[in-house]
Amino acid sequence: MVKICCIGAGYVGGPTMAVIAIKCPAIEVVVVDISKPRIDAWNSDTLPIYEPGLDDVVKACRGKNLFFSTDVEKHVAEADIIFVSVNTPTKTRGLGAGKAADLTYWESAARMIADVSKSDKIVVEKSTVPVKTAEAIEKILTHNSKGINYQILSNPEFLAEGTAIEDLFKPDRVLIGGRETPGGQKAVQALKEVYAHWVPEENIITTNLWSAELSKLAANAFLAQRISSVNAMSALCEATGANVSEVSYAIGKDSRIGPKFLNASVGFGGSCFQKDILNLVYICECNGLPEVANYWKQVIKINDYQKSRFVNRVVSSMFNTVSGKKIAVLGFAFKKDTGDTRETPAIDVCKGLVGDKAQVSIYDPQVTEEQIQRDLAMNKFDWDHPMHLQPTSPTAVKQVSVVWDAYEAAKGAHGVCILTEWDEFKKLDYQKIFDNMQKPAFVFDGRNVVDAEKLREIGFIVYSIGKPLDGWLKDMPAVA
Ligand SMILES: NC(=O)c1ccc[n+]([C@@H]2O[C@H](COP(=O)([O-])OP(=O)(O)OC[C@H]3O[C@@H](n4cnc5c(N)ncnc54)[C@H](O)[C@@H]3O)[C@@H](O)[C@H]2O)c1
Ligand SMILES: O=c1ccn([C@@H]2O[C@H](COP(=O)(O)OP(=O)(O)O[C@H]3O[C@H](CO)[C@@H](O)[C@H](O)[C@H]3O)[C@@H](O)[C@H]2O)c(=O)[nH]1
Repeated sequence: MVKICCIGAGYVGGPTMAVIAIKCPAIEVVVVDISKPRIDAWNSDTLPIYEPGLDDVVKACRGKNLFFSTDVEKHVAEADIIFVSVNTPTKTRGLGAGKAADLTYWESAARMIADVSKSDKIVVEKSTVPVKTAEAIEKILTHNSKGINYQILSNPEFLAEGTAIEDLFKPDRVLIGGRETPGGQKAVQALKEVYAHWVPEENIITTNLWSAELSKLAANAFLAQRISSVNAMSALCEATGANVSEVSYAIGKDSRIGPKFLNASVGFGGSCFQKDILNLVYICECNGLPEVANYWKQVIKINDYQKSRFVNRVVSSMFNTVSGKKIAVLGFAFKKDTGDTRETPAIDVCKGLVGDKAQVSIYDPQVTEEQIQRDLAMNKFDWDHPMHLQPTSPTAVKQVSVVWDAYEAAKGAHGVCILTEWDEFKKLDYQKIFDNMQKPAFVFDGRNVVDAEKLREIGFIVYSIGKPLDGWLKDMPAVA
């Protein structure tokens, strides 16, 4: 029986391994992690992450050919194929701080593999890493090899949160990069055989190691760039009276452009886009390519601009101050159908509102008060370290309260900001919300989920990203 061990039981390690286990009943899959609470949660009825369809997959194979364990060394020693899916945060100190990937967790995983291995191993990079990481890992492993043969493969993950199970069941492509040596190609073939249990052969792409590593960063950079492009257009739409949804639809009909990833928003969030672009920028700089680095940096600048532009709209619409005013925030997760808040635009928007002395009342169907308070208190990039290394009880931000109901959040509020596109926000009783708010009552829709015309009929002043502005908003300065 082929044995797979995955180091790192996070958003990627957990779901990817669960899907391998369900699709390959003859393979034993063990997911290991240094975090005991995380492993305990994977072994319980309440999984550590919320992902539609994940519970069913885990329940179907856990205890049969899928296991979660903290006994990292034992399972690594026994495995034929080791996936490494540990954190690769942005460095906050030293060389490359604020941009470069911190490979501490990766390196310690590689050294541990070298320490405990007694048989040949295929080591698979599942984490997103800088180009040429495989070379560094190879060096660590071969310098400590004790005669063991290691083959390093790059197999980046393209799943998106909220649709992880769907994406893993039917991936657009699986990418495997390996050395162009007989040993390297044999390892590529072995991993290909795992995926071939359910992925059509034409969807499994094989490349050299560096192309696979770079393709992951490139894919995220291209996707994020589309969002920054449409968000840049949204500012111009507001200034000219064009409607960004109509512009997106019109350009998306061009088959060369395509319709996906053209939704204007308050900004992109999530654990990957910003981190991976910063990483790409750093690699460009290290390779003496400042123009290329600046090109990609602009994607992040526009994203930051979009978030602060939103806050400015809120403040300037309300007579240039939100001091002491209650602002309801609906949605805190970085997108719908996930409880993940990593790099969510809601953090920057809430910090901006709090900075202007607003009283912020937040409701999100999947995010706890504890998580929100941690996010608002945490330093930039700290979220991307294993849980036990994060600050445990950050000081709560007093101006922020978290409630479990949208109506409660909006009660007595001057304004409502919609920051995540949860479906339930489309179906709220906005008449009831209006009746219980201060007047004039404002809705700032950062995701274009509400029917602005209906809300205007109720009496709201509505701001929708990239849409023609209400008379009220036209008279207010757009950007402070
Ligand atoms: N989240 C996504 O949607 C996504 C998608 C594609 C790629 N990625 C990349 O995959 C990697 C993992 O991301 P994630 O979202 O799953 O992160 P995560 O923080 O959810 O999980 C990482 C896990 O690794 C564990 N860990 C760290 N060092 C360890 C060690 N030495 N031994 C054992 N366990 C260790 C941590 O405790 C943590 O549980 C990152 O490189 C990320 O950029 C993430
Ligand atoms: O038209 C759009 C599409 C997305 N977003 C926002 O962009 C962010 C990222 O969304 P999405 O890409 O759907 O989620 P992620 O889970 O971050 O997935 C991205 O990052 C992963 C980690 O690398 C990759 O594996 C995926 O392929 C890539 O889509 C979210 O805040 C979305 O709200 C928009 O604002 N407008």
